[in-house]
Amino acid sequence: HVRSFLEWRTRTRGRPLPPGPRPWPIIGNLFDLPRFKPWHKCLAFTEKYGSVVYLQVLGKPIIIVGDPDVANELLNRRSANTADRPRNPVVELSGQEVNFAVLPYGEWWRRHRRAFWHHFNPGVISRYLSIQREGAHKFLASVLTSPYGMKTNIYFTFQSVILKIVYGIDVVDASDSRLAIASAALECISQATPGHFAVELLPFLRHVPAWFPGAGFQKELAMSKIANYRLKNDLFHEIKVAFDRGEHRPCVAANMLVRAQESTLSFDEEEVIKHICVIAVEGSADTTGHTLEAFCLAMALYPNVQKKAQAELDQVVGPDRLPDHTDSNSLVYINAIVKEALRWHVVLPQGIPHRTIEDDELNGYFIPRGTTVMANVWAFLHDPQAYENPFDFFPERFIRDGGIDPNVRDPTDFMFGFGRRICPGRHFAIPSLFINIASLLHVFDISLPLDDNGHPISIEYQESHGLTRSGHIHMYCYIFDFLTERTLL
Ligand code: HEM
Repeated sequence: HVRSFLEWRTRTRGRPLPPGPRPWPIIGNLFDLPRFKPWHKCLAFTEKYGSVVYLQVLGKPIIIVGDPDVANELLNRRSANTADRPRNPVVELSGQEVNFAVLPYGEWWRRHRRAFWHHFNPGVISRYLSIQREGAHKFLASVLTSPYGMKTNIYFTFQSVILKIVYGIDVVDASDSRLAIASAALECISQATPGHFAVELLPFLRHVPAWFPGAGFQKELAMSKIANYRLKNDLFHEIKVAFDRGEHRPCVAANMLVRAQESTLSFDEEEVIKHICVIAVEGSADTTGHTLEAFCLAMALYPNVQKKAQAELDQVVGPDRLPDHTDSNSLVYINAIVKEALRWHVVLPQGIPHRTIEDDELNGYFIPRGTTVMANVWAFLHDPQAYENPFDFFPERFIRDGGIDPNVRDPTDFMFGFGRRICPGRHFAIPSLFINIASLLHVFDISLPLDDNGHPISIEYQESHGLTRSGHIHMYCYIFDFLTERTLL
């Protein structure tokens, strides 16, 4: 004890830890962070203690960053020291090591990141725009034939587009077994999100057999492992067999195989290729899907926004064709809607946690190595100082003199994360949202559902219904019952 006290004194050099709620012995602040919408509680902590709040859970340090400038300093400028991820036994137990978003900072992560960036940097995204556009057209057709299955339509669209880009797979309809493989893995991600299992706090629980009372989580994690394994191997196997037959499907996996063949394909190289494909599927479908769901809800709640967007589409695109990515510069209001949808419903309200590598100092406070860093992105994007009436859906806030106003806080500067770990799929996500939003509004009206007497049923936006672990929307299907075909001019 004396030794660790002296070591601590040497490391801190008298600098205090940041302020925060008083911890309990042993468990620390375990019960200070609720499972349901923790970002609200984090905002309350920021208001009470300041822009950096310190907590510890079972001896593990955590800081909550409640100010965009501090997030910028710590997570962008000092990214070399904050690009690690917290360790978590659930990652291995649920087979999520296939997803490089959870890998620790280091050479293995860097190899994945480099390979991924090669296929998703802004210079190459134009290759995928025609697939995104075709996907949007199929989306419209699916909405027309089954407006009652809107949620299914949305996820079918995003998943089939990414499966085409990554594996060259043409998904014909929702019964395609390859789609089921991707969906199962995505479902498991939301079920097995780290942060909700007792085994994370009490690692010995991993040795308790699944049949033991209270150890049902073992089964849940094992199912996730199988789903991730199938996504990683089954879809890759299909493309690899085709590739070995000399059939070259233009897709990310085949391009990577061609590049790897210039040398011979080692086990590690094959693993990286498989993982890049997995993360593209896992990282893209739900994030963009949830944003599109939120957008649809906003259109039902804010009919004037919808009308204004449609007027812009009528003027720029006209009645004889569908919108294209090349219309983007002229569709300022649609671009503002994309930004507002991302801001209004923040898909990852606290991003993905980072972790510090070395001891550091921030605003005079000591930040120990191994500290988990969580930025309250939701609070940055609902700050009334930056956005008047932040809970309203109001795309006009981003527009000035007929263009996007550079002086308004841009949600995309925060909601894709920070520094070396910033979302490398962001250049793909924005055009994907743009084309689907513009196409849907050009062709359909979205309105509130009607009751049996034909009166609109009033619905309120609630950012989460307490049913998912990461704050996503999983409701609203019923509001989509009332998509109607739009009569173009
Ligand atoms: C609206 C859409 C999206 C949102 C809001 C989003 C958000 C995020 C966030 C917050 C992170 C964590 C960044 C950090 O640690 O600071 C992340 C990581 C990541 N995202 Fe996205 N993302 C979106 C779409 C996509 C798409 C379309 C792809 C793939 C095509 C993708 C691939 C990834 C990958 C590979 C990582 C891991 C990066 C790393 O750990 O190095 N994302 N995303």
